[in-house]
Parts: sequence; structure tokens; C-alpha cells
Amino acid sequence: MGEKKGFFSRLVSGLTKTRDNIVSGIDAVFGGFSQIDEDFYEEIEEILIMGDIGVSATENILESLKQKVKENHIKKPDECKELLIESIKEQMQVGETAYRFEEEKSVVLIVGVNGVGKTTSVGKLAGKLKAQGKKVVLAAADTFRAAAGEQLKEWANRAGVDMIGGQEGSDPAAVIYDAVAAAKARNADVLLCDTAGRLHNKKNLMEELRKINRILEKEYPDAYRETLVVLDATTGQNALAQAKQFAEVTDLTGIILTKMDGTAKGGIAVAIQSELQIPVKYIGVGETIDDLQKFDPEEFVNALFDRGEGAQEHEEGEND
Ligand SMILES: Nc1nc2c(ncn2[C@@H]2O[C@H](COP(=O)(O)OP(=O)(O)OP(=O)(O)O)[C@@H](O)[C@H]2O)c(=O)[nH]1
Repeated sequence: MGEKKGFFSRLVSGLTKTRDNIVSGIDAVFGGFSQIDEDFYEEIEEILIMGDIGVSATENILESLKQKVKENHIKKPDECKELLIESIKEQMQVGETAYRFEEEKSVVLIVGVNGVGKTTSVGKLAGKLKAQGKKVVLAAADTFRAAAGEQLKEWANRAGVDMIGGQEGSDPAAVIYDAVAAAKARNADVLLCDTAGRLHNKKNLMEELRKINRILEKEYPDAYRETLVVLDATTGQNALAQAKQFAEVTDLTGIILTKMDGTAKGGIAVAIQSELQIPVKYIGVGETIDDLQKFDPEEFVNALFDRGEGAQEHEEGEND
């Protein structure tokens, strides 16, 4: 319980900037209007869009809110806050988010452009899996940036896991090939691969990922596969655009949204789930291993609106 509380309060404090941005604005609107009219809805719309919830998700949220207000015969603005919270949660529904790679032998490919926090996230995830008692092998297959391999090596040491590759300029596909051999030889539970991140040459990126996927299919067919894209929440709508571009070149199974602590644009999590229908599986709310947390939309919206008690009752079982 204490641990859960710690988890939730870390999430709440990690989201301070977004909360200040969205929720205080919304509270001001709820307090400042005496009736529900078009101006009231427009103010809410503006706040949601400013909070990077995105035009399309915002439109859906408002539509749902208006419907609920009508159905429930609500007349006073402050009575529809709960309905707004419900409408935001609805927009984030993407079905149950599964973490199958924690349950069976698997390969997790991590993609994302440089600078978004990819290496850090791979390191944090390795640490989390290791702490669950899993045997983890890291593949340093983002061989483009000079210091990337060294940086990943530091994380591997910190997490106490093995790392394959890391030499600048080596062929990413060859690194994956070696890493699969190592994962098999060491009977690894999870092979975690830090892979390509260059979007400016989409054709090359696509080719590189295709090559990696072919090797995995051929050499490691019985491993469960997952591809997560790392996005930097501080870039707001750019993060959404990047996710769309990666989704065009590979089948994404989830998202890691980093630097949620450093941004007022955390609403991007709503936009991403709503528009892409790809689950955000983890969020980064700081720089330590514990600051990579599993993402639960319900809990996220509760944390945004300070619905602490409800969230603590919520079964999360995830402080690993
Ligand atoms: N506050 C905060 N900082 C983060 C988070 N995730 C990563 N960072 C920081 O962001 C910076 C960039 O992270 P990296 O992991 O080096 O970025 P990268 O995407 O791997 O970059 P490349 O190695 O060039 O691919 C580092 O200073 C990290 O500590 C987060 O969730 N919150």
C-alpha cells in the first residue's frame, strides 16, 4: 500500500506541469462560468488543445461531453467536471494493454529518433525486467551515433545485464544476429534491442528494420515479438507525427513516452492513444530507473485531476 502510494504520488508529481496547464485552466473555466453555453465549451476546447490533447481527440471529447450533459440534464458548469473526466478516459480506450514480453521468451525492438530518451528508456526497461528476475540481453543495434553504444553499456552495467554490439558503424543487422545467438546460448527471457532512429531517410530505415525483422523471423521464430517506439512528450504534436511515421515503416505494438515530468504537454498521451489506437505502455517521469512506469490511462487521468483515492484502489501490481 505504502509502495502504491509512492508510485501514485511520483506519477502525480511527475505530471505537475501538465496538471498545472490543463487542470487549473479547466478549473478556472468551471468556476468562471455560470451557465453551460457555447462560450463555455469553446473555453474548454481551447484548454484541451493547448494541453496538446490534439484537435481530433478534443473534438471527440467535447462531443461526448455535450451528449452526457444533455442526457443527464446538467445545467451548472461545475456539475459537468466528472463528465469531462469520463469523456477524456473514453478517448484513451485502446483495449487491454498487454505486457506479454514479461511472460514469455521474447524480443523487444525499441525504435525512435535520437535524443528522445531511447537509450535511457532501454536501460530503465532492462533494469525493470532484471529486477523481476528475468535474464535480459541487450542488443546495441543503433550503431549510427558515436556515443550511443557506450551510453547503453553504462546502462547495461547499471542494470546488471549483458550487452551485445555497440561498435560505431557496425551493421545493425549483424548485431541483431549475434545478439540472438547470445540470447539463445544464455537462455535469455528477453532480448531488448536498441535499434535505428533516423527518420530523414525513410527508405533506409524501412530497409534496416525489414532486415532486422527477417533475421528475427528466421533465427528466433519461437520468441514473442514486440516493437515499441520511444517518443519525447516535450515535443508535443511532433511526437504524434513521429509515431505516425514509424507506424508507416513497421508494426508498432506500443509506445514509450518520455520526459512527461519536463512538460506541460502531457496531454499528448491522450492524442496518441486516441488518434493512433496504439497503447502507451510506459511513461518516463524522471531520470532514474524507477521513473519508467507502466502507463494506465485511467490512472493517468486520475493523477491529472488529482483523483488520488480512486487511483490507489486501482489494481496496478506493477512496482517492479
Ligand atoms: N526528465 C527526464 N529526462 C529524461 C527522461 N528520459 C530520458 N531523459 C533524459 O533525456 C536525455 C536524452 O536521453 P538519451 O537516452 O540519451 O536519448 P536518446 O534518444 O537515446 O538519444 P540517442 O542516444 O542519441 O539515441 C538524457 O539526459 C536523459 O537523462 C525522462 O523520462 N525524464
